[in-house]
Amino acid sequence: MAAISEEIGSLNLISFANNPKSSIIILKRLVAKRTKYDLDYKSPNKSGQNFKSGEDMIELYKELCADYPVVSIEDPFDKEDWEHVKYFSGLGICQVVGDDLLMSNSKRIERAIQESACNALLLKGPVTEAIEAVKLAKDERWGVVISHRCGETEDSFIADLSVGLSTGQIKAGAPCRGERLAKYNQLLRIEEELGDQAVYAGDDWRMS
Ligand SMILES: C=C(OP(=O)(O)O)C(=O)O
Repeated sequence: MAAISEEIGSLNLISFANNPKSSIIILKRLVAKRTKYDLDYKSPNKSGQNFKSGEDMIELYKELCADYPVVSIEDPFDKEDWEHVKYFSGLGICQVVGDDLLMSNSKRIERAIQESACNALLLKGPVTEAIEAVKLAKDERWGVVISHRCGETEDSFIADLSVGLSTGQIKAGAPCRGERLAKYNQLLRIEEELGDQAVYAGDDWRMS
């Protein structure tokens, strides 16, 4: 990502928001009942040397955030690994988004609030529950990222919902397929309709 940003001359303009789930497999309670994270799971000849502990993952995320403009990480740990997500979130290095951790579920959100386990909600699920979840998150001054789902269609409703609920952040994937572009195009249409009332969040992207 950094190489591409540099190539198009926009390294200083782009920040990264990562979802490590696609590159890490979580091996639950494999060794001494501790969760392990396999960074090598795509390799056919893996030796097991790249099984990382939660502490190793914290160091890795710290390095990545120091070396690259990473501003947000989603589910940096297994959804039941509260210990490490709490510790990492407490470092205040970047936005820590809860997806599997929270499941847009009010009980899990309340636990995460009490334990300061993350500072942003990935919003999915039925609209009524989503509205409740956004209220809970915003009361805590958390960021809110509205998200697409697996098997998305060209329905662009989440673009309208993100503006309506003022989530400030949307995750609709890289703009490479119709069902993804549909959301970004709808945001552009909304901006056009709002005219002067549309505000570019800029550096306030988390809290706008
Ligand atoms: C596609 C996603 O979610 P889900 O698998 O819950 O639909 C996602 O979080 O990017």
